[in-house]
Amino acid sequence: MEILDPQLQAYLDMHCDAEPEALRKINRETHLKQLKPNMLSGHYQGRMLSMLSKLLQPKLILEVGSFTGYATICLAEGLAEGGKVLTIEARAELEDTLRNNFALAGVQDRIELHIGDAKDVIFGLTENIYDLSFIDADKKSNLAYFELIIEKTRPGGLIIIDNVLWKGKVYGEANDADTQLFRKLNDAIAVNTQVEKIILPVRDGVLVIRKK
Ligand SMILES: C[S@@+](CC[C@H](N)C(=O)[O-])C[C@H]1O[C@@H](n2cnc3c(N)ncnc32)[C@H](O)[C@@H]1O
Repeated sequence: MEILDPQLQAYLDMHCDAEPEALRKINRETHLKQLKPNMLSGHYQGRMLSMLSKLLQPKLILEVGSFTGYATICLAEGLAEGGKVLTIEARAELEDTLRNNFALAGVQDRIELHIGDAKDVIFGLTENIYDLSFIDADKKSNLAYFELIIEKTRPGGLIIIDNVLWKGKVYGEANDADTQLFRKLNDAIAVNTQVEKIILPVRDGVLVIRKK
């Protein structure tokens, strides 16, 4: 999942803020109990999400793909007074874990969990002018999620999309279907004049998009 040299990553991990205690527990429990635990954002990417959220001080955050709530909690750290995170997860069996994890981090009152398919949920949301969104669910739908969400993002708001370097395959020789999808996404965003954009080589590649 990580494209950076492990020694560099270890150095970066040691020189950012420590992982908060509740997130450390969630990280460990996720690795003990869940299949594909590496789907969670983790320490370094989590601190980056927290930092971006704190810089923006959003009132309304949307997350597509909650998993065990790690990134949800990181994003909630930067919420403005009275703000909240709407997070969407397709797998109903994760609901108890998510609610327990939000309570463990003390953010349960600032998070609204929606269980269901993200596209259906997004269409049904009544509060829908987002300051910050994090797209991190079924990768084939990234462009569709971006197109849905950009319409509901305020000028100056951010959309962050995870895994866009796809283990480095997007700039290599690989030509499988998933790699092609990520190339199509990155190419479409690169020429989109509605937004400013930058890919950060954090973990598996994070695309930060700002609506003009
Ligand atoms: C990579 S994980 C999310 C990790 C989390 N954002 C974090 O950083 O800690 C992706 C999650 O998206 C969920 N998911 C996949 N397809 C979805 C869909 N169509 N609607 C909602 N959630 C979906 C998966 O069940 C999985 O839990």
